[in-house]
Amino acid sequence: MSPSTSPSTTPSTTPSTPDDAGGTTRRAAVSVRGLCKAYGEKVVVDDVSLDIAEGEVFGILGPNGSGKTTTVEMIAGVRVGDAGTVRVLGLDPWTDRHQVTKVLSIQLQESRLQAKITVQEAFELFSALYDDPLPWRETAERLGLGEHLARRFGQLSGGQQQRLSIALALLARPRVTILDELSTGLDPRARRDVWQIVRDLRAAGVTVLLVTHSMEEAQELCDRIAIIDRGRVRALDTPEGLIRAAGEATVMSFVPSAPTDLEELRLLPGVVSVEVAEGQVLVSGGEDVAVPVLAALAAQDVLPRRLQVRTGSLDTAYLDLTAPRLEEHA
Ligand SMILES: Nc1ncnc2c1ncn2[C@@H]1O[C@H](COP(=O)(O)OP(=O)(O)OP(=O)(O)O)[C@@H](O)[C@H]1O
Repeated sequence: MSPSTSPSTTPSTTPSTPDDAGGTTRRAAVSVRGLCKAYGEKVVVDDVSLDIAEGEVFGILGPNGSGKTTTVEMIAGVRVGDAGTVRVLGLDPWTDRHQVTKVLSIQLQESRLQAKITVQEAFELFSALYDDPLPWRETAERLGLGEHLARRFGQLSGGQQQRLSIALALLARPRVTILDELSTGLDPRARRDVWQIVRDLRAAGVTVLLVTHSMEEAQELCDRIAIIDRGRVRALDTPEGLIRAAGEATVMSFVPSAPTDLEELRLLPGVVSVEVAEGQVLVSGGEDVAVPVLAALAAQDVLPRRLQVRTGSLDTAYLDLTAPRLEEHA
């Protein structure tokens, strides 16, 4: 496929991705096929394929050194792969780097700004690079940097440096943005603020590729998540799909007010297991398990005291998928 000459023209061969609503499909903003990268003998990205839909917030999760940053740097064209193809809105970032920078921005894990540059100078410098940048003062205020304009980059706290690098990535009004460890080093309020920025980007139709170590962040923000381990995609699904696949959707616990027919609970639709521990009944099952269990208890005239219902989290799915594999060590 020859690269398009304009960022707004996307070849008709651009792959599409399933739409959540089913039926129709959404065009892929980012399409990766068979991507590979090795440093010397060490393969760090190993046959990665992904399609990210326009307007999607797509998460990449994985342990340290699993190849996440290398993958997104190849998507941005900062690095060239050894094999495979990448298309960003139909453009090839390895050969069309200039056109790609007009539609894609990347906030890298480590900022590449010089320590002596002031915040205002950084905003002015980056604004001058783009044809139609966002008004930088507004962006600075929004990211809580308005009062630090005269400070040098090297004097900012880690969280402030992080916010500056996010702000600079957004100045270009990108259609696709890559945020690498978005909230690392941010305090809880600043983290909420940058999460809101991601939601605003999604609402504005921007495609967001989010590299993160935070399960909470991934679960909160992402439409779909790829879990990468040792350079390979181990799972790719919605957060709910990953949790379901890990078999831990919902756990109910309660202390029954009277003897309970546990066998009846075990036979209810969606119930996977019923256990008793220290006077507490633990029922695990699918995400809709709570309603039939409560109805059955009511029919047995049993009150579920100290009732707690926990929905499953991504942690289990992540740990299952990235656990050390004995056969690989062998
Ligand atoms: N320029 C380089 N030269 C040699 N090895 C490299 C280079 N860049 C990265 N690596 C190695 O490639 C592997 C993958 O690195 P990468 O930064 O992509 O991982 P990551 O999943 O983003 O990790 P983290 O979560 O720690 O940021 C690591 O083992 C890293 O040491």
